[in-house]
Amino acid sequence: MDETKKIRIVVAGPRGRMGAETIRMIHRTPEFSLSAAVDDGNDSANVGDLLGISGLNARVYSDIEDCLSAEQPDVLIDFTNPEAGKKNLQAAIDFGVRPVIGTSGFSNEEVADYQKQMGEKKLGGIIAPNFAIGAVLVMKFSQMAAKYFPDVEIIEMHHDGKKDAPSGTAVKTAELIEKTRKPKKQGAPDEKETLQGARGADFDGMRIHSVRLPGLVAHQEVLFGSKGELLTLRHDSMDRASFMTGVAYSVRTAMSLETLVYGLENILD
Ligand SMILES: NC(=O)c1ccc[n+]([C@@H]2O[C@H](COP(=O)([O-])OP(=O)(O)OC[C@H]3O[C@@H](n4cnc5c(N)ncnc54)[C@H](O)[C@@H]3O)[C@@H](O)[C@H]2O)c1
Ligand SMILES: O=C(O)C1=N[C@H](C(=O)O)CCC1
Repeated sequence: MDETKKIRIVVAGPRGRMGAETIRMIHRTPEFSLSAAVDDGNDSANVGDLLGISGLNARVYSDIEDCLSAEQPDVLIDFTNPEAGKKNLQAAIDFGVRPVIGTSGFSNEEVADYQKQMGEKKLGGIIAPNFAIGAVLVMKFSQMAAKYFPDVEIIEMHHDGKKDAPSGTAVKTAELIEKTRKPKKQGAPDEKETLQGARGADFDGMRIHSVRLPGLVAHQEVLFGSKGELLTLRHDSMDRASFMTGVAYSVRTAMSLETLVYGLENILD
């Protein structure tokens, strides 16, 4: 493909589980080109050498502003941590680069602030707590089910390297459920925890439980209980490849957006 027509992408967090998977996806996608990567070290290294990908030549920068000003990419993909992700997203806005953010841990207030800034600049981008299509469908089905089943508990299960809890996916699922569920404080009115945390986190009266275990990747169950019946919606990401369709779709879509979208469900047909 003509190099000048490719979408030029910078990836922040190249040595991480998601960053490395994303770079491999970019490398095998003809319409994408990796301009550079931003790491918290390894300045001036070659990304291909860092990840053991032969034929991949792109520079590593340790400073996001240096990177965006020198490379002027179309898109910044971020899979780092909340602190670095916020810094990188702000730099992308300042340099007019479309952000595609997978990093979890952004508050609704922060998202609203970025949406305001990007709306003013007519800059497109996406923040998605989960790029797996199946996970997004579980969120949408949960929103539908909550209209009829106001008693809900969410169990999210992730690998034990995950730093944030609850997961961004669980929070987004609860936010979507909140739109259709009649407000309700669940469980017995006089229930008591004899071990703190036993009932999980409280989100608008529904409970979120976080499991962290080696062997897991990313999994979520949404349980709806009613008289004599239980509805369970479950999604499993067994491999980080599960996120790549959504990441690639977000990159392509960001090119024609003029605002920041929060959640993949808002751009899926
Ligand atoms: N949206 C999704 O579908 C999705 C899927 C998986 C993970 N995530 C989220 O993505 C984030 C990363 O997950 P992971 O499993 O890849 O984590 P990870 O710990 O494997 O990788 C994070 C990487 O970021 C790097 N880093 C830290 N500070 C940096 C900085 N200032 N600049 C550049 N790089 C920096 C670290 O060195 C590390 O290599 C987490 O917030 C996670 O919740 C989202
Ligand atoms: O591995 C992680 O970390 C994941 N985090 C996302 C979240 O916080 O929802 C979802 C996918 C995997």
